[in-house]
Amino acid sequence: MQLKGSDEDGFGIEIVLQQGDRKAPSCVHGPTLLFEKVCKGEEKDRRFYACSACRDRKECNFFQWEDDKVSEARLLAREEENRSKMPRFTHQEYCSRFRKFLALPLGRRFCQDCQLLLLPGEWEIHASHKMSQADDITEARLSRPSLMLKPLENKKSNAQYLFADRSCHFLLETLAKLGYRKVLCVGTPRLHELIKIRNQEGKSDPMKTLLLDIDFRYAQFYGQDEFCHYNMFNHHFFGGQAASGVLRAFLSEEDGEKVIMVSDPPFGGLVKPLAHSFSQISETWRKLQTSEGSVVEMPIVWIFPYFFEPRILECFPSFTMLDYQVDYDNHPLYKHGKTGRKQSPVRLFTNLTPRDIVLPREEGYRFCKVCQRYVWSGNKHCTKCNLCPSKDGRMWKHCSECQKCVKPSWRHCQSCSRCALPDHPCGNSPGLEGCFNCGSLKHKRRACPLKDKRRADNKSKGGRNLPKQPMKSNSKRKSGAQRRANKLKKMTE
Ligand SMILES: C[S@@+](CC[C@H](N)C(=O)[O-])C[C@H]1O[C@@H](n2cnc3c(N)ncnc32)[C@H](O)[C@@H]1O
Ligand SMILES: [Zn+2]
Ligand SMILES: [Zn+2]
Ligand SMILES: [Zn+2]
Ligand SMILES: [Zn+2]
Ligand SMILES: [Zn+2]
Ligand SMILES: [Zn+2]
Repeated sequence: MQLKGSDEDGFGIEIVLQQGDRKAPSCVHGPTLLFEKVCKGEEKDRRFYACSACRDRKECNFFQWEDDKVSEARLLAREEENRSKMPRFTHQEYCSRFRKFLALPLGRRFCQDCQLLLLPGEWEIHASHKMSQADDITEARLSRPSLMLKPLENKKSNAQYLFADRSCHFLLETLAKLGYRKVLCVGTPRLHELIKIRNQEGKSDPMKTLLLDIDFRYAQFYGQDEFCHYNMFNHHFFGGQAASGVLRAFLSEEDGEKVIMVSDPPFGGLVKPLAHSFSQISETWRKLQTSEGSVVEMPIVWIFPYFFEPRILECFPSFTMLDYQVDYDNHPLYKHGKTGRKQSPVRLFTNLTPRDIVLPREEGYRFCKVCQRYVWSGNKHCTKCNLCPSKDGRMWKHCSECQKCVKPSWRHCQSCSRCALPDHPCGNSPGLEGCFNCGSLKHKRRACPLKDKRRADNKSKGGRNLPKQPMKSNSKRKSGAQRRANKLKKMTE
């Protein structure tokens, strides 16, 4: 059976989630994903495999048409290439290096260029590199790798935006108050690190934490039961079954300790594959449940920008988006600047009961009795819509013609019969960019009456008219990521 995603980025690339039988080829980031290229008005509807983790082909250029026959020689070459790109040490090796590192009597060095804790025998080869010196590398420093490692923020796919202290503390305290004693940190290294520090302080009940992240630099600091090298877009454990076993052991609640997952994926990421991976984690958790409890879903907090709400809810209908604005230290658009608080577009999506998550009054949140959840103070309850409507943190206003609340900057346009920005391209009906299949402006591709015919035609032609490499699709994939980035910029429109 195939689960088919809707237009993931609206730019003519659809993602096809595969289940079961067919095995996708692998790049260095594990099994690739199957995409479908759809060009406006053209007869191209051919599927291809591309990297699950990297949205930029400069970072991973894996490409293969679904119907390509790949020779044995090419498969071997690919395997060899994947092997050659693996990290220089195994996790086990990193662990034994770390023990040696901690025992060094004098002179601890961290190579900033190679992002590596060095053992004395290696100092010479790194002599010309930029180095942190002994005094800097205290135990306290080593317990905060997220401060030591350079955030991978230039890379679109990694986009390592780290929680500001107050958001990280808020998350941790909220989970602790709700009684969670195990936190599965998926792409949240700073939360993982804060939990460990809190445990060391010994002031409160200890919490267990397991970090799953694609950034293998963290393997230098954490044991094999604390960190797994993991790709959240294809649920791939680089450490194989031993590593997925670590997750299983963590998820079992035999000891009565409640587990919750918190994930903060890169914002350029595709929702469908993420949801698919999170469902697999949740399913693993469910199977490990011993008591026939009433809770059927694993508790999850998914941190993502507010404008992904429809897509996330499409995948997880039981989720609610909370008003809490997540702050980052190194986000290009959101920092605590000198000019005061800018609003962050990033929110919590969760299947926890919204009223249980108490948002801090001192940061400007209040409780709405009607909605039974904490909301941003500027989010005024609308009696006509019967909800607190604001998504972006501004005060929305009710439009009686549209019969719903809209952004404050929007005006009702008579010719479009809807609210829009005052300088909108007037006359275009909402959402009708047209059909990628036949070019008609009357419907979307999904509803195209010619869709199946085109595909059948394509197959019978054996795809002869297709380009060797999806040049357009590549630029479109880029523009998809670009568009998501632009959305972040546009949040104050
Ligand atoms: C937006 S940052 C979130 C960091 C979080 N705010 C924190 O402070 O702990 C995204 C995180 O996901 C990780 N990441 C990026 N791509 C990933 C992938 N394909 N699989 C797993 N982790 C990934 C990054 O290394 C990074 O730690
Ligand atoms: Zn890849
Ligand atoms: Zn170096
Ligand atoms: Zn309300
Ligand atoms: Zn309203
Ligand atoms: Zn209106
Ligand atoms: Zn108009």
